[in-house]
Amino acid sequence: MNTIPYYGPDDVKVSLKYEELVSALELALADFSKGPEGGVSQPLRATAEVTQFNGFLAAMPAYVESRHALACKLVTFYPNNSAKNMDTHMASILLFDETSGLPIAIMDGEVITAMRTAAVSAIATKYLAEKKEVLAVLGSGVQARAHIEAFVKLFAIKKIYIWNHRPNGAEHLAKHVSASFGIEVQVFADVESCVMDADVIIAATFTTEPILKECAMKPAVHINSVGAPRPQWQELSEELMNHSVVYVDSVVSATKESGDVIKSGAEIYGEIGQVVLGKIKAESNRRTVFKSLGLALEDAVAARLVFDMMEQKKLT
Ligand SMILES: NC(=O)c1ccc[n+]([C@@H]2O[C@H](COP(=O)([O-])OP(=O)(O)OC[C@H]3O[C@@H](n4cnc5c(N)ncnc54)[C@H](O)[C@@H]3O)[C@@H](O)[C@H]2O)c1
Ligand SMILES: O=C(O)[C@@H]1CCCCN1
Repeated sequence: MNTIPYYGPDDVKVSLKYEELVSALELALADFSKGPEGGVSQPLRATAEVTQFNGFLAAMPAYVESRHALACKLVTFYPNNSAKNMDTHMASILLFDETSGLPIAIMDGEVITAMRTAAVSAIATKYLAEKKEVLAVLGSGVQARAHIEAFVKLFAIKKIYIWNHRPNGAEHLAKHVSASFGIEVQVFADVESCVMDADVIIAATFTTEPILKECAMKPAVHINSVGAPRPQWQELSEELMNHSVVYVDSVVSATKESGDVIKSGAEIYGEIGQVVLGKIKAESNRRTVFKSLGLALEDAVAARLVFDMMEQKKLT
């Protein structure tokens, strides 16, 4: 039997650059939103519930023809792990050769999950946010950190405001941001004060009840909500959802998996890929929400980028 290479988190980190990831994902999301002629095959993820331990295992296969990316991510999601000081998401990705189905690499999926989710929020923000100078971040975990890193790299962010349900998490992230980027950072004790002056809001928490509700916000604020990936969970209030223009990564995923969409009954204006294609308008002068569930195609594209970069390295 042939052995296949394993690429760990450090290999992924050195291989992926946000600029390249954003360009590749933007095109892949557009392909996805073209429908069958876009060359993307992606079933809804299948999940095995582990009710006893409040966790689940999801299988996320996808094929993206334009990127020659055929892969399957296996990801576990155990919110209780945070109390044990363990990661709450753990993931591996198996990449295949599209012509024969031969497995060609196995790699860490945690860094890819963090970076591709932040990159997709950045794509939504690029199109849907009127201004991108003041960033409010709700949450201080893996996604919150990845989003700050991506947004600082990709946009001219001037101020970052952070709220977390455990204040020490917010303080810790603020110290990291200020030491790494030298940007003005402020920690807030309540969500309302944190978001009041923001141009862009990131909600990236494990909450099951709405944490961001109708309150004083800039009229054209853009909100990226990446949490609440279950049909019963909510991160945004029903009122907020119903009074915003709602974009999603996938209409199929959002209507099956997102409590924010299902419970509010809010109308979905369209997919971010349709915005990229110019098929629907980017309502950047109104309050917009990008509801992200996370798509297998994003993992496949990122895994292929890592593989190509590692192959290139072997030759130099
Ligand atoms: N859309 C996507 O593509 C995508 C991808 C990965 C993760 N996610 C989701 O994003 C969310 C954050 O993931 P992560 O990897 O950063 O997790 P994490 O465990 O690293 O961080 C979770 C954060 O949520 C906070 N939190 C926990 N319970 C809370 C509560 N009851 N109210 C408010 N905040 C609470 C924690 O303090 C922490 O800041 C999760 O819901 C996860 O499933 C989405
Ligand atoms: O897209 C993802 O990888 C994650 C898996 C866990 C639930 C939220 N979305």
